[in-house]
Amino acid sequence: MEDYPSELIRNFSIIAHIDHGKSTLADRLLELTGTIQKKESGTNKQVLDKLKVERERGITVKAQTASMIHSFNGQQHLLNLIDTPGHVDFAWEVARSLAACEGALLLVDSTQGVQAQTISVFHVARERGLKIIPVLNKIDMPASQPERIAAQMQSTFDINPEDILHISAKTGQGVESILEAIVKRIPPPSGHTKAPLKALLFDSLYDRYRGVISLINIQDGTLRKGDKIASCHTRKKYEVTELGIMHPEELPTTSLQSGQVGYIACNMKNSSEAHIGDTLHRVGEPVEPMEGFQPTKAMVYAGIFPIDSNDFLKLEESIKRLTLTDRSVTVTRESSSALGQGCRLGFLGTLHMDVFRQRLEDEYDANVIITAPTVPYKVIYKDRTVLVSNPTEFPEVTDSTSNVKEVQEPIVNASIIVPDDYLGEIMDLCFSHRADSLDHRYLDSGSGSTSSARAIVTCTLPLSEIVTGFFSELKSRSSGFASFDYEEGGYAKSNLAKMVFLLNSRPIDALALIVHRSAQQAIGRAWVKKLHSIIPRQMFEVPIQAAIGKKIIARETLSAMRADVTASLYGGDVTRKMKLLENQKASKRKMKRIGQVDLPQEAFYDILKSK
Ligand SMILES: Nc1nc2c(ncn2[C@@H]2O[C@H](COP(=O)(O)OP(=O)(O)OP(=O)(O)O)[C@@H](O)[C@H]2O)c(=O)[nH]1
Repeated sequence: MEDYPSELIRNFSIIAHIDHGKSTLADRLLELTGTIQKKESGTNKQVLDKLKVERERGITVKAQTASMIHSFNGQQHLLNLIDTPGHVDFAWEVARSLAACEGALLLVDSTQGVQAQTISVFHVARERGLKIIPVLNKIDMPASQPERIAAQMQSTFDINPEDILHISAKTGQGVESILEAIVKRIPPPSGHTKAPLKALLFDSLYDRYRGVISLINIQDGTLRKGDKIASCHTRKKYEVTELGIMHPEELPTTSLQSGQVGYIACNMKNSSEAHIGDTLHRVGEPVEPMEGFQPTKAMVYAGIFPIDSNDFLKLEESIKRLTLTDRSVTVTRESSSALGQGCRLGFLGTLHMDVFRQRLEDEYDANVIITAPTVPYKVIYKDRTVLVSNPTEFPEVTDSTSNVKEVQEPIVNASIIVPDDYLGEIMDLCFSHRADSLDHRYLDSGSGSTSSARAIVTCTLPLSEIVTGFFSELKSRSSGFASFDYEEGGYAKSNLAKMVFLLNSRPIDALALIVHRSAQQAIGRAWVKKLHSIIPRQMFEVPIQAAIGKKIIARETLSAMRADVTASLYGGDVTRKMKLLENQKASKRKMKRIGQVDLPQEAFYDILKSK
């Protein structure tokens, strides 16, 4: 790697709205530079998207990095692509990947134009002072409107249309020009090879055999195998046992030097030792640590329980193993009288939660029940403030004797980009989700008969309103044309209460919810109806109620039935009769008894799976 001084290195990222073609472009770049073999036609699987769930959903969850070698003007350049995920939940991963780059390709689908995330990633990149190369993709498609979208990029980002590259990541058309632009327009990293070692740890992976593998960007100095290094954050010391570049798989090298991006293995046993944003230095040569990163903040919490309570330890073990590769998930134990022993997990967002659940099911074959997601609420008492992320711990604020001063909920600043035709629908949707400071402006004026003008709607929304179903409602009410992005907007006072559901007058803890008082009737009624349709009938009449404090908000009654399992048998076959009774007894054991009501664990699964 000593052949590549800083002047010949370029570190860049591809930033784009979801589905605008980032992974496809990354594959083309790797092929063009000979880093990977061109794939036989027909295989659609992308090289950089490694997780199974990423392939199934076609999204990038975990950022991947690859180095490639490109010859330009007779000189070999080392181009380091730092891939970034493309979903709102993972904004933090985008920011941390960008910290290791000097430039970014801003990729925009020329059939769709600027979308909500195009704007947010653009701002992150600009704030970090990155050189931005604008690229219009999918120009092979008949619906492509490059001139119009170029004008949109000019008005939205102040980008000169002449600087925009026009490509098709699918056919490869124009992709060469990107390699040239990377070398010409993006500045090389500005480190010193001879200076004391200073490396930024920007990502980590977990390898079953070698332990933690850290992805680093060497800002200054040179790192070799066998070097003794230390973390500025933990002060722990390590010896580098292996290092190299991602090409795109790990390729060991003898050294890594300033400006380069690669991986190291250094007998870190536990992935919690690899702090993203940490600065590594040589033992005995301390350096000023680089500005760290925001630690991840869980914004959506849910309880996860095994369907069969005997599987708890297995489930916990699976969760632990998964969090080794995704440390943005927080885990604590929790127990519920209805669902038994489980774990309470904190996620960055709802997609993150879905991805985690799917990985758990795919990779660990776990059958799990997930409780309704909750956001972290602030409960302000006279003498202290408590963050509550589990509805069962939420105080009775309706009780006049309670010493709760106020309750606050997290809010987000949302932006939605939508064609003019759907503006009214989207405004309605926002209002029905308690939007505030609603405003809109136009991004462009449309192009006559073929397409309408596009507006950007901005507002604040309570986070709890967007964790369930908001995104799919947005998509269906705009026929898929609206795009959505948000950033944290702090906390605001809110009129909230805990809703509990009673079965035969006994509360079911796992179903407790925190609701806004304006929606309590509607939510209470809907849930009670749903419980009524799912809970199996019992030998006696069972009231199903929704309550806030002592007040019953909604009620349904489950009528009684007689479950005589032997009724269909006439006459004397005693063994058959005994067997049926035995079966009944055995299946009873798997039931949960709540207020004398028998509930199979599966019923909870049905209740909670569709919100
Ligand atoms: N016709 C055409 N299709 C393209 C082009 N580039 C990408 N696509 C298709 O667009 C879809 C999305 O592309 P991806 O590369 O998966 O998009 P992405 O931006 O990586 O998506 P995330 O990883 O989820 O952020 C895929 O079906 C691609 O085959 C292009 O230039 N032309």
